[in-house]
Amino acid sequence: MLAGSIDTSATAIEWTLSELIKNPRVMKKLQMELESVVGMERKVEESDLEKLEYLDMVIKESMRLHPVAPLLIPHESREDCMVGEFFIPKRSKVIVNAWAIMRDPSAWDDAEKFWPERFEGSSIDLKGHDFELIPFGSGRRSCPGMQLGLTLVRLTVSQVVHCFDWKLPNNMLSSELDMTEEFGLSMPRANHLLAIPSQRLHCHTDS
Ligand code: HEM
Repeated sequence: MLAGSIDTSATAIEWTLSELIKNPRVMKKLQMELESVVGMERKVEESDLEKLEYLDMVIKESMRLHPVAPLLIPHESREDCMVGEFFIPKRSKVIVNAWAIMRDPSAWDDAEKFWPERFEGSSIDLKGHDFELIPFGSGRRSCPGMQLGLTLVRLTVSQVVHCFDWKLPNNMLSSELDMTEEFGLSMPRANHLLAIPSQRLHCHTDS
């Protein structure tokens, strides 16, 4: 199992919030979706999530650029097989570089850019059917906690940006936010995100 299933969701949440703070246009657009679907008198609830299409695109795009498990989990081939032009003998340890696949310029236009709109009208989902987007792996040994993980990420991100506006400390510009990754079995931010909230919802946020 991947190091701490809650850590994986927390890391995905921190990356998504970092991308939103770094891209104020996307943050504003997501806040507008939340305003129109949920309103400003109550918090986002789990039952709202299926109506939040832009939120879904934002989280897909964040998981594409910042997979929590950049090399998935090592797999072993059960039989001899060919992958493209490569022969993989039986019982090889196979490591899939999902990070590189999800930034591959032959699969993605402007691959390095955080651009959730690339998923508009696209059928690419997170279930591992589309091999260019595999933050939860693919096939029989893909992540069994995907639904729980996705719900945690969707609900937390949407509540945090619906309830609060965010700015960086010391008048730092959003473009200056450091996005350095710590590359290993899991891929958290090298330095935790530090940001200052100000309340925007009309109701009490502790209700
Ligand atoms: C956003 C959150 C999460 C992400 C991005 C994530 C991602 C992944 C990835 C990439 C793998 C490896 C798949 C492969 O090698 O093909 C994996 C495996 C696994 N995950 Fe998750 N995960 C998340 C949350 C969770 C949660 C919440 C749980 C449990 C409640 C969980 C339980 C597991 C287990 C048990 C495996 C090993 C499956 C196996 O080897 O058959 N994950 N996860």
